[in-house]
Amino acid sequence: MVDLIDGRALARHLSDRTAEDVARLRAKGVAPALAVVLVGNDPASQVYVRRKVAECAKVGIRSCEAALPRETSEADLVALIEALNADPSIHGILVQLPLPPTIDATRVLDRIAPEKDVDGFHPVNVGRLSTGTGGLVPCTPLGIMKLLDSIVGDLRGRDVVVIGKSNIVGKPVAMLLLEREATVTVTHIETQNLPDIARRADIIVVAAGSPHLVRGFWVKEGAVVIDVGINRVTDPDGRARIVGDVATHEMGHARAVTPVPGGVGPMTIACLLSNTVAAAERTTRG
Ligand SMILES: Nc1nc(=O)c2c([nH]1)NC[C@@H]1CN(c3ccc(C(=O)N[C@@H](CCC(=O)O)C(=O)O)cc3)C=[N+]21
Ligand SMILES: [Mg+2]
Repeated sequence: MVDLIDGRALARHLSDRTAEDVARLRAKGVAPALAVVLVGNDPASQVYVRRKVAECAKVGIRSCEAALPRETSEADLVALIEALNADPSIHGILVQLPLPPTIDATRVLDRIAPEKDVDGFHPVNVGRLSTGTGGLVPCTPLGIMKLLDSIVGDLRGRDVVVIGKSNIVGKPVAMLLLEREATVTVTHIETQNLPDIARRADIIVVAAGSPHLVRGFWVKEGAVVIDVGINRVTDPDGRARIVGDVATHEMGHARAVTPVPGGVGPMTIACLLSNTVAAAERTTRG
């Protein structure tokens, strides 16, 4: 039978270790702190930001939330980021995405000090990831690797198919998998014969944003399926719920599948906390 991976339990385990790291830093006089910047009032973003702030509190990370109106200018947002960059009591900066269309997200993210970029989106960190030379690693890909560590272990020579080529998930997770000497195929919207490609995989990582895209017949017997999708759907009875990118009920022949919710999502937040501590630790080493 397929193993449904408990991402919440693994995230709790990781956060317990983060809480210990926080306590150790605090004893040395460093109180790890994360600044979360939210522009506008997108309800989903508000929920995520609230969850991030709440999880910070649980492990003893100080967080400050800046909620800015949707009309905020790019210049004002950049000015806030520069102030947070210059504030030695702040170790991590996260600008919640998506930003309003009037603001150029790339230009904004490029202004975050790389050593405070706990999302790992700054070009310096992207470059470090692509050369395997350290830096802060994006939270969702990092969480996926920790899930794979617990399910699979050694990834050398494993055939991994990554579905989706986003800068937030697909590309960075492909880089991390390559560092571990997996054989990586990245597919995208123009990929031909995707079911045939997916069927070769020992591990499928899907971040496509398409409800139930990955069907049972796409998945080899005994494969591991990591579902990164967060899709809001409405049932015939009018009830809203979230589903992933995997037809989980068709995965009886897989070895393991991550559920949505309760899989990758909680790991993403746990990795945000551990990245914040890593950023704070770096300041103690000069
Ligand atoms: N600068 C930035 N960094 C991000 O990392 C970032 C972002 N912007 N914008 C939005 C996406 C999305 N994201 C999620 C984080 C946690 C869950 C999560 O905790 N999900 C839970 C609950 C899902 C639910 O009920 O909505 C679960 O899967 O179990 C989901 C999605 C981070 N993102
Ligand atoms: Mg999830």
